[in-house]
Amino acid sequence: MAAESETNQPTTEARAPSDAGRPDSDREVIVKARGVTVGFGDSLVLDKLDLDVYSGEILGFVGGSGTGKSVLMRTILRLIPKQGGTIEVFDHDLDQQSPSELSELEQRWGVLFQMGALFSSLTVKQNIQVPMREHMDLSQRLMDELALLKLELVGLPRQAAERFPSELSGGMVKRASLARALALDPQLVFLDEPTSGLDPIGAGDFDILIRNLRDTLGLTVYMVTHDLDSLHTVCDRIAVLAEKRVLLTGTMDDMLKSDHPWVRSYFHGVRGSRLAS
Ligand SMILES: Nc1ncnc2c1ncn2[C@@H]1O[C@H](COP(=O)(O)OP(=O)(O)OP(=O)(O)O)[C@@H](O)[C@H]1O
Repeated sequence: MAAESETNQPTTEARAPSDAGRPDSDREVIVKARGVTVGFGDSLVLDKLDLDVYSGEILGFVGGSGTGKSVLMRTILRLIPKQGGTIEVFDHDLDQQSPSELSELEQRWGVLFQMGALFSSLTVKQNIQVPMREHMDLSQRLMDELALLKLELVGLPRQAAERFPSELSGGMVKRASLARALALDPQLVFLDEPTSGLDPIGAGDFDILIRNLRDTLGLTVYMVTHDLDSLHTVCDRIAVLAEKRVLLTGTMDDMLKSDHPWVRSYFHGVRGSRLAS
């Protein structure tokens, strides 16, 4: 396995999105879920869930294990059917789009799945080029140049381009997956537990990378995470999934003030206690 230190990402100070201080009602909503209901067989996982994701923010999505965080993300991505409700992305109701309109919308978002989900038989460069081949008609030379640009963006060296996923460290796999998620210059990225499996230094570096990309590219980031450090250092807002819906949204301060038992035990538990101090 290669070492995480093979990455070469720059670091900058956090910068809040330009409209972070504005009242929520004035902010541009990029993802709008209303009354979303999803279940499997007889059991409902999400019941009339509402959620807004604002332009330019990093939203951290938390909840107990098995509460439906991944199910919601997959439902927004149309990988799981819903039984009720509406989901609008970029002001478009996803249920009302033709296949070609959906394809156009899909090009405006990128996804980093929990385990990276790179194709093991393809090199990193070829993995990054998968969405380009699917949605664009570019010469191989241009795709090669673009792939190297994406690698640079996520702090991977050029040599990583020709490697297979099995030849990368865990942190490099995450970065390569992020490079693929950024292949089509999306405005919105979905990250499913991006720092899981990374050591604290690698996780901290990845958090900084996400924040830098948001700042430089103006991305909107929807991040499912269990990582309290990520929530504390990079997320502008946190949404808590409990009781089959979004129970609470707000800043870390709002979380620390909440009286809800799960929120209290999560943010004031042994791991969270230092956040409150
Ligand atoms: N395709 C599926 N078929 C049946 N049940 C499913 C399916 N996908 C998810 N579930 C169930 O939905 C519930 C929520 O799962 P989900 O993976 O969204 O949880 P999560 O909040 O992301 O958990 P974790 O934090 O552990 O990753 C679980 O009970 C899971 O077993």
